[in-house]
Amino acid sequence: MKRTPHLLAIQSHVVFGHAGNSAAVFPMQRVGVNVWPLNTVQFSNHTQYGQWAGEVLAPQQIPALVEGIAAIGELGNCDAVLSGYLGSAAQGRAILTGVARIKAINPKALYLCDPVMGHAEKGCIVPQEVSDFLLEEAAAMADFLCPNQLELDSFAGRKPQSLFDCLGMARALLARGPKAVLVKHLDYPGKLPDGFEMLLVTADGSWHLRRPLLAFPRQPVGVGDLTSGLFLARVLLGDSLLAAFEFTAAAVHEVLLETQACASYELELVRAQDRIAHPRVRFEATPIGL
Ligand SMILES: Nc1ncnc2c1ncn2[C@@H]1O[C@H](COP(=O)(O)OP(=O)(O)O)[C@@H](O)[C@H]1O
Ligand SMILES: Cc1ncc(COP(=O)(O)O)c(C=O)c1O
Ligand SMILES: [Mg+2]
Repeated sequence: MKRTPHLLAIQSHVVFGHAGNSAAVFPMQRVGVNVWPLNTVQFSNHTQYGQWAGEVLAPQQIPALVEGIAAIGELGNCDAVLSGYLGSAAQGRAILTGVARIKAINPKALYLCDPVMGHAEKGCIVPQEVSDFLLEEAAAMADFLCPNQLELDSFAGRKPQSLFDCLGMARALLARGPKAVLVKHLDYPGKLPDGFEMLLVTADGSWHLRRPLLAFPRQPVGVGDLTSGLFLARVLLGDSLLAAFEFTAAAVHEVLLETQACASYELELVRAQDRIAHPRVRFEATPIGL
């Protein structure tokens, strides 16, 4: 019997609704991965509501919890680490310590870093020290890096002029260490207005994918976290990077279709669970070169 992969997911938790682990854990479980959620914050709700209650986890708790798992002899079963929103650079460094600890026991373990920097227009911006940490320290240790366009711009220090420019910017990130860069959301001059586009860049090739852009009165939150989580889950389940990319696009689109049909602001993950596991839509990524 094939072993079920185990994944340590270090990101935020919201009590109500879906962002961070609250957007990614259930879908990753639903596709067949054992998830170990380590919540960097516990907030009542995501920050786009403009108000929330809750607390940030003390950075020293991250290595302490990882050591707790080591102490019961289970850390070597960890096949991958996913990190998302960071409250501080100290929290980020604590995650890297945990990743190093896991890789020392299981050298095959993978690390996916979602370099969450927020959106100025969404009112969510991370401190400069977190951006610097993501670029200078986390990127070097990550096997997979999943920026959106704003995060890619921040890494490159400029905005792109074309799709090929985005490709070049993502390729430049590969040189910092990751095996693959998944750009979860492209935006560049000349992009068709009715599409939502993503890019996968690996040492073996690069692929571009377009899916329909759906209309929402308020943009749902947690889509990026869902995207990174499903991509890593499918890689752990044995998909090629390209197959995991295409699956992720389809499953996320299914969630958005269900969310739109319900006129819901929060992602309809429970209602969409069968569509996540078995997407009915399929999007084919096309190779793209410089
Ligand atoms: N097919 C789609 N149609 C409309 N909006 C989408 C679609 N896919 C993603 N979005 C929205 O686009 C925005 C950008 O997503 P992205 O940059 O990938 O992640 P993040 O959720 O980290 O902001 C999000 O607000 C998301 O809700
Ligand atoms: C607590 C929390 N975690 C994570 C996120 C990131 O969500 P997204 O995937 O939309 O970037 C947000 C966005 O507001 C948030 O409030
Ligand atoms: Mg995001």
